[in-house]
Amino acid sequence: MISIEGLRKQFVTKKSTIHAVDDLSLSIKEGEIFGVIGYSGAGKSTFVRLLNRLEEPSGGRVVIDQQEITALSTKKLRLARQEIGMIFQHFNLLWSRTVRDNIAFPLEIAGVPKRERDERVTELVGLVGLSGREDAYPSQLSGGQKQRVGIARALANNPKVLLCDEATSALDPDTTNSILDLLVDINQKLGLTIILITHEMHVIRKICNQVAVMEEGKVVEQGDVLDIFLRPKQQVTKKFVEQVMGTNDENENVNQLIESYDQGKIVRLHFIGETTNQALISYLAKHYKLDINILQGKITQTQRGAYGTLFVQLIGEREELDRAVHFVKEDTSVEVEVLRDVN
Ligand SMILES: Nc1ncnc2c1ncn2[C@@H]1O[C@H](COP(=O)(O)OP(=O)(O)OP(=O)(O)O)[C@@H](O)[C@H]1O
Repeated sequence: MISIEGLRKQFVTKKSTIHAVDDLSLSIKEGEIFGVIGYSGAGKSTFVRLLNRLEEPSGGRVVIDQQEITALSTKKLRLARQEIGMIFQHFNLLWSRTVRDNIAFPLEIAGVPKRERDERVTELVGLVGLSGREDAYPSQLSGGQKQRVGIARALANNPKVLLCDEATSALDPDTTNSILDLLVDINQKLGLTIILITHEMHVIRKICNQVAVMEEGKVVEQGDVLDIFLRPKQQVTKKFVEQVMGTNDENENVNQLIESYDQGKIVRLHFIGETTNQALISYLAKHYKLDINILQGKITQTQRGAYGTLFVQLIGEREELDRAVHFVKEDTSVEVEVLRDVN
C-alpha cells in the first residue's frame, strides 16, 4: 500500500545541516496499523509530514496506493491528499467552528454538495461517538472529544490512509486508551491503513501490528510487534520494551526465588502470543496431580495475544511434574525453562 524509498529531509540552518530523515526505506501493507517509535528529535514528525508532503522531501520516493506522491504537481497533490487523512497531537481544530462545521470543512473544500455533506457529517459523528455534541465548539470539549473531531474530520473524504502524529500524547491514560480503541475500530470497520507516530511503547503494544524504531533520522529496527518485544536487538529498542515490561533484573531475582522456595520444580514460562495459552495454569492444575504456586511475573497483551514471563513453582511427584513440563514443551507455544529441578 505504501512504499518509501531512500526518503531524506535536511534542514539547513546557519550553523549546521540537520539530517532529520536520512535515507529511510519502508513498506507498509494495506490494512496494517504501522507504528513508528522514537525519542524526541529522532525525526518521526518530519517523516510522517513527508508522506503527504506537508514537508517537502530533499530526496527519495513515496508511493501511496500506486500514486507517486513525491512526483505530483501541487494541483494533483491537493487531490491526492484527500486520500490521506491526518490527525495531530494538538488536534488543529478550527476554534470558531462547531463540531459539525469542523468535520464538514474538508468536504466543503472537496466541493461536496450541502445535503451530502450533512449526511456524511452525521455518519462520521456517530462513527467517532460524538452524537449529541454536533453544535458544541472545540473549547467546550474534552481533549478526547477534540481528538474524536480530529479523527472524524480526517475520515471525511474516505481516505485510504490515516497518519497519526502523536495523536494521544496530549491525553490522559484512560482517554488515550479510548482513542486507541477507536483507531482499531476504524481500522477494522473501514480497512484503513494507519501509520502512527509515538514515543510511547504501550501505544505500539496496544494497537500496532508492525513497528519501526527510529533514531537519528533512520529506521534502526523493524518488525512484527510481538517479535520486537521478544527479541529487541538495538539498545534503543530494548529501552522502549522496558517502558512496558520493566527492567530486566530477573537474574538476581531468580536466585532469590530458588533459595526461598525449596520444594518441587521452579520453572519460567515464556508466553509468546497465543491467546489460547492463557488458561495454561488452570489446565495444568486440572489435568496433572500437582500444585502450582505463581511466584512472579509480568504478562502484557499485544494485538497477537499475550506476551511475558511467569515464574511458577510446581509441587508434586517427580514423574507427574515431568509429564506436565513435557506437555507444555510439546503441545503449547509457551516456552518453558526449568530453573531448578526437584531436589
Ligand atoms: N523546520 C525545521 N527547521 C530546522 N530543523 C528542524 C525543523 N523541523 C525539525 N527539525 C529538526 O529535525 C530533527 C527531527 O525533528 P522531528 O520533530 O521530526 O523529531 P521527532 O522525532 O518528531 O521529535 P518530537 O517528538 O520532539 O517532535 C530535530 O533535530 C529537529 O530539531
